[in-house]
Amino acid sequence: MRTPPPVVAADAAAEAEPRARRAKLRCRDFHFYYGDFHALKGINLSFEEGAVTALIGPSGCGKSTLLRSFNRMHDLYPGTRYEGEVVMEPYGVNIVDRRVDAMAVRMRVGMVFQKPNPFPKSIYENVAYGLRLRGERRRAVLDEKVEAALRGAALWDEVKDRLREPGTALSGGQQQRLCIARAMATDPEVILFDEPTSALDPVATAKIEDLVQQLAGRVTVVIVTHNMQQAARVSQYTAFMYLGEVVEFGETGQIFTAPRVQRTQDYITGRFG
Ligand SMILES: Nc1ncnc2c1ncn2[C@@H]1O[C@H](COP(=O)(O)OP(=O)(O)OP(=O)(O)O)[C@@H](O)[C@H]1O
Repeated sequence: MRTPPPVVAADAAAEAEPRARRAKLRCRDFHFYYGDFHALKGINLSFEEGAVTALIGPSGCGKSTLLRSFNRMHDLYPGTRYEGEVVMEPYGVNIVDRRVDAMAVRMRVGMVFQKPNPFPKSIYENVAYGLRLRGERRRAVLDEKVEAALRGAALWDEVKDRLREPGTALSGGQQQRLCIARAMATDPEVILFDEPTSALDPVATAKIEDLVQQLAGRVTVVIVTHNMQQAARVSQYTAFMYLGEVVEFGETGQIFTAPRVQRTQDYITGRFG
């Protein structure tokens, strides 16, 4: 058990402990509906800034639905409805309020999908894409940012001499790292990973897991995974979901070694799922 923090004025606490836990996203009584289907039921959960949080749980429990709410992806499908709040700090803005521009949310919240999905463009243009969307035209700036993003995704050395080749010519693992570079090029504050390694072999998976860990501190990461070992390896916090609710949330070590709720215990020990 963590010792409770001393009672001090908020400013003094922030000064004394600059890396103190700060929430980047806070779900407050958050609900989501696909038409009449109530997929998320009163989620209350905070995601710590700069940390990696894993969402685990059996198929159909709502992990992807929650993740996709954070970049307003459901807006693209008719009949979907958000209720309650997902507040992004430090702005204090409820990003699931339809009056908030979804494109502005997506500029701050990047996403990497299960299957690598490079655009049918060159390696360079895949990474430059978001920068160009933002109106960046200066060649030197684009070159610099593309290189930095590819270096950050541990891909630069493998592609620096073939930047004009199509992104789709890369191996599956390289394509996924390209998608990470593309997501990171615009300096998002949050990055969402939806089962990013389920289509990859073990070597490519290890590289992606390394990258996810390296991103911690620079961005806030939320990762959906079916692989409990993966959640244990890469995340600091884990939320266990079941039937559209968060059953248990805590530090990853605690969730996997000393879960407080029987259903979490049953899931992580493989009794169902
Ligand atoms: N487009 C949709 N329309 C209607 N219901 C949907 C839609 N997408 C998902 N659902 C339902 O919402 C619930 C949550 O699905 P979701 O994909 O979020 O679960 P999940 O935990 O990510 O599952 P998995 O691990 O299999 O990806 C499920 O019951 C699913 O059938």
